[in-house]
Order: sequence, then structure tokens, then C-alpha cells
Amino acid sequence: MAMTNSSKYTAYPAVGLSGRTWPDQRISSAPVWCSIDLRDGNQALPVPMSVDEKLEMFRLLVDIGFKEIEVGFPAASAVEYQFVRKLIDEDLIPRDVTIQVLTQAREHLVRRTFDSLEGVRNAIVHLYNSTSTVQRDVVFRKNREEIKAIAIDGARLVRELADAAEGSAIRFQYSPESFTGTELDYALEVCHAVMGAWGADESDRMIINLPSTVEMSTPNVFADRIEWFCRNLEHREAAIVSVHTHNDRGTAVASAELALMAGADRVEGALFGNGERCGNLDIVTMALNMYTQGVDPELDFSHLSHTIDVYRDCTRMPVHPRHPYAGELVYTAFSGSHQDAINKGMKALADHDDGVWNVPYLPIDPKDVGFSYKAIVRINSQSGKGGVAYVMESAFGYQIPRWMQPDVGKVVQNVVDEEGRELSPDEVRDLFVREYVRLQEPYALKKCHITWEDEDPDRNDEEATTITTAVQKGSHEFGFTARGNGPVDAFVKGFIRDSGLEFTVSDYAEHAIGHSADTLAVAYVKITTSAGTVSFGAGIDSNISLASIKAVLSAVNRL
Ligand SMILES: CC(=O)SCCNC(=O)CCNC(=O)[C@H](O)C(C)(C)COP(=O)(O)OP(=O)(O)OC[C@H]1O[C@@H](n2cnc3c(N)ncnc32)[C@H](O)[C@@H]1OP(=O)(O)O
Ligand SMILES: CC(C)C(=O)C(=O)O
Repeated sequence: MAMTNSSKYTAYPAVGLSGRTWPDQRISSAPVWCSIDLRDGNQALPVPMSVDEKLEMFRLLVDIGFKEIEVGFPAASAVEYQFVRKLIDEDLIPRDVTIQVLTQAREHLVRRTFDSLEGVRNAIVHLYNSTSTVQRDVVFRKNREEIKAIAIDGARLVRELADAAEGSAIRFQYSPESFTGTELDYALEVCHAVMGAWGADESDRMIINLPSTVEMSTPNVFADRIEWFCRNLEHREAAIVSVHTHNDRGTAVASAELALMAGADRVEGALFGNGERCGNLDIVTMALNMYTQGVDPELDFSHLSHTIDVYRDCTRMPVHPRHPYAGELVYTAFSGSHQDAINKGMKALADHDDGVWNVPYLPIDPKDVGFSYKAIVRINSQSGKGGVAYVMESAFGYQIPRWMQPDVGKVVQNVVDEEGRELSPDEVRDLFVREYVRLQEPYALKKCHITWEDEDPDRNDEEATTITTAVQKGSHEFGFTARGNGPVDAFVKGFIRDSGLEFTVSDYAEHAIGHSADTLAVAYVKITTSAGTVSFGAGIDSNISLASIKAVLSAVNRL
């Protein structure tokens, strides 16, 4: 059935903001971050966290560097209440961290919330009531004044209880919940009323948190709303403007980023975007977006796998393999042209590292978030020569020369096509060795002795090296002695003379693998027959001369 009912939805209204400034702004410093993993994240889980799981998550959030952490909705359940008590009773809150608790603007819930906070050093009490048109009409059946009165009554009670909480420094936060479904002027009116009830001023700033409880518009419209709100807020200096974006349209991060450009000071969100429905703003993504623009996010995600492990354990939620920065496939290229560019980019970086990360297809250095370069390139049927060369070099140290890469790429491509699966790095290496190195048919080198003549100004360089070999061909063994300008030249001359084959070595490269006593030499050759046929071979030996002779023989065997 086709989707023919779009007419039952209405378009979100534009703000009509003139002279908007946010499009020209840049995010140049970290906002105040508030983690809501233990509240909005938790309330959205099929199985909410236990007290122990909440504690494990709390410790992770502290380690990451959050200074404000919404730890729950203490009036909601025994676990929520007990967790707050545990943090306070067992003195588990670092001195530079402020816990935040959420409550509806309802008297019994506010009172219970304050009970949970008894003895706390610092806390933010976060009060909310829904102000949206639809909730006014269908949930509360109250008009604008009556809904505003809920907020004011709640705020007054919070002020009274906070004043009575001796020894505790309580700050205040108010959210006109469902802000995105609320007329802007009305949201502002309610926030002004709450500010008045709390007596917020520059020395005692309240947090006004503007949630896209349901994300309803493109991020630019949300940004317009935030800029409009900041412009029209009386006593802007008495408020910290915070945003709390949801991801119903898949743009929670963009909305929060544009909101910062539009004047917001603070951002609430959760690790990997956990939260109601399609989730909250993903703080990992937003922080790393800032980081990759050269801005210190003041949150530490340098051990992202540990963050993922704790998150999975506590929430029982997976992290999608394509999740920005964190998914297990986001640092991997399977496709040939990407692999080729990454291979060249990594090489360029190694050759002249000026401290600036600039590798194609990799917006962040995986090492900055604790991942290795191991899986940057993986080999399947979409892969190309550059990818194969990258795997061979990064995993095993083989520097396959550019002129040989297309041939090796084709060999690997044929196998992945045939097998219809990914090849592991070990399988790629084994295939290379099988195909180019370990070839004993039809010719196998049995013996090889090389001598050089002493330095002699009258010496003919063309004849300076003498080689004596024994070569097996099937059941027949033949040997030759030949002279040349080096071992390869001497071997080729003798071999051509005795085997009757006609070829020249048209390309040659060599390098060492490993260190000190374990060093091996690898040689690569391309030979071209008199008929124009080309063949590639490689040789490995602790002796570089033998490695190159073996490479020639491998290329001959592959003809
Ligand atoms: C957008 C957000 O994420 S907001 C956070 C939401 N989080 C949660 O809801 C999780 C925690 N909440 C809970 O555990 C429960 O809802 C509780 C314990 C807070 C309250 O539970 P209950 O009293 O059983 O009520 P319930 O949750 O069904 O709430 C609905 C009632 O609260 C009323 N209500 C909701 N908010 C308010 C408010 N600010 N002021 C007055 N009444 C309110 C509703 O109108 C409704 O009233 P009705 O019963 O007369 O129709
Ligand atoms: C309580 C508020 C901030 C909330 O969670 C929301 O509106 O999504």
C-alpha cells in the first residue's frame, strides 16, 4: 500500500526571524555539558538500570569528565531514590561534580525529590511541566494561565525547600517540556514567570532548558527558535540557556550544534544518543565533531572501546556498526578507491607529518579515540590494489612496489570473487606468498654461491659478480656459472643461456622486514619475455642476493 496520507500532517511553522546571526557563528569552545544517561537514557530502556549499573555508569561519566550529571528522577521509583541516597550517603560524588535530579511540577513529587537530596553538597533541581498546545488541550485540559500556574507553584515550592536545605547548595533548572510544540512567546512567558519565582539573577543564574522533546523541524528552525528566545529573554545574564534535543528526525546533533551557534550555553545529551524513542542528542558524536574541528570538547573519549563496553553492559543497548566515531565499521574501508586514497594518505602522513591530520575518508585519527589502524582497510570483492598493498604493509611490512600492485590486486580480487567473502590479513599474506614467493615448479633453486671481485680500478664492472648455481627442473638438475654486474644480472645471464628462455628484468625493488637478527630481505621483480609477456615474482631470504634471485625464479615459474 502506498503512503497517501501525508495530508494528515501539518508543516512546522517558520519563526520569521529577521537578521538571524547564527549562520555565521562557529563553535569555538565547549559548552557546559550535562549527561542525562542516568535519567532520560535510563527511562527509555526496556530494563532500566539497577543501582549497581547506575553506579558503574556514573563512574564512567565522571571519568569522561562530565561536571553535571542528571542522576535520575528520584520520585519515580525505589531504585531511582536509592541511587541518589547511595551517592550522597557513601560520598561518591566528586567535589567538582554536581548531580541533577528531575521532577514534575507536582507537590508530592517535588517534596520526595528534596527528601532524596538531604545532605547533598551541590545539586541542580530540574523542574518541568509540559507547555505544548496539544498537551494543554488533551492531557491537562488547562488554558495558558493555568499551565503557567503549575510552573510557578512548582518553582515556588522548589525555592522554599531549597532555602530550607541547610548545608546544600541547590541550583535551579526549569524546562518548558515539549518546547518544540509550544508557541515561542508562551514558552518565554512561562520561563519569565519561573525566573521571577526563583529570583534568578547574575550571581544566581538559573538554567532554562529548552527541549526538543519531540524533534519536529529542520535544525535551522530550531536554531531560529533558540536565537529568538535568547534575544527576547529579559535578564539574559540571569540565565544559562540549555538545550536538550531528541532525534526523532535524525538531526538531534545538528539541532544542538546550531543551537549553540544561536546562543545556547549548555547541552544535555547521552552517550551514543540513548534516550526516548529515537534517542537524545549523542554527546559522543557532538564532542568528537568539535574535536575534529580543532576545538577541545573538554570530554575525554580517548578510550572509546571502554566507553562502549560499559555502555553496553549497563544499558543492554548495542552501538550500531555505523555509529559515528564509535561503530565497529566506521574506520574501515572495503571499497577500492577509498582504500587506495587512505593508503596514499597514510603514506603521505608518514613521509612528512606536519601535525595536521589530513587522510582521505578518515575525518578523525582512530588512535585519538583509542582505536588502532588495524582494521582501516579490509579486503572483500569491493577492494582494490591499494587496499591489498595497505594490508600487506601495515600488517606484515611488505612494501609491494606500485608497478606490481595491480597484478597482486587482481590475484586477490579473483579469490574474493570466487569465495564470496572477506579475506583476513593473514589470508591475504598467505595468498601473496603462495602466488608470488613459494614457487618451486618448474624451476627450483638448489644451490647458489656468489663471489665478488675485490676493488680494482681496472676491473670490468659488468663482470664483477660470479654466480654458481644448481637448479632443479622436474627430475633433471642443471648448474651454471655466470658473471654479471650483480647477482641478479649474473643469474639471469646464466639462466637464459642454459634454460633457453628469453627475458629481461624490467623492474626491481627490495627492502628489509623486521629488526636486527630476525631481519629478512624481500625482493620484487617484473620480467618481460622477448614475446612481451610480463610476469611478477617475489623472494624472501635472510640474504638480499638470494632473495632477489628467488624473486626472478618465482617470476619465471609464474610465466
Ligand atoms: C519528556 C520527559 O522525558 S519528562 C520525564 C518523564 N519521565 C518519566 O515519566 C519517568 C518517571 N515518571 C514516573 O515514574 C511517573 O510518571 C511518576 C511517578 C512521576 C508519576 O506517576 P503517576 O502519578 O502514576 O502518574 P502518571 O505518570 O500516569 O502521570 C499522569 C498524570 O500526571 C499529570 N501530570 C503530569 N505532569 C504534571 C504536572 N507537571 N503537574 C500536574 N500534573 C501533571 C497528568 O496530567 C496525569 O494526570 P491524571 O492522572 O489526572 O490524568
Ligand atoms: C524533562 C525534559 C527536559 C525532557 O526530558 C524532554 O523534554 O525531552
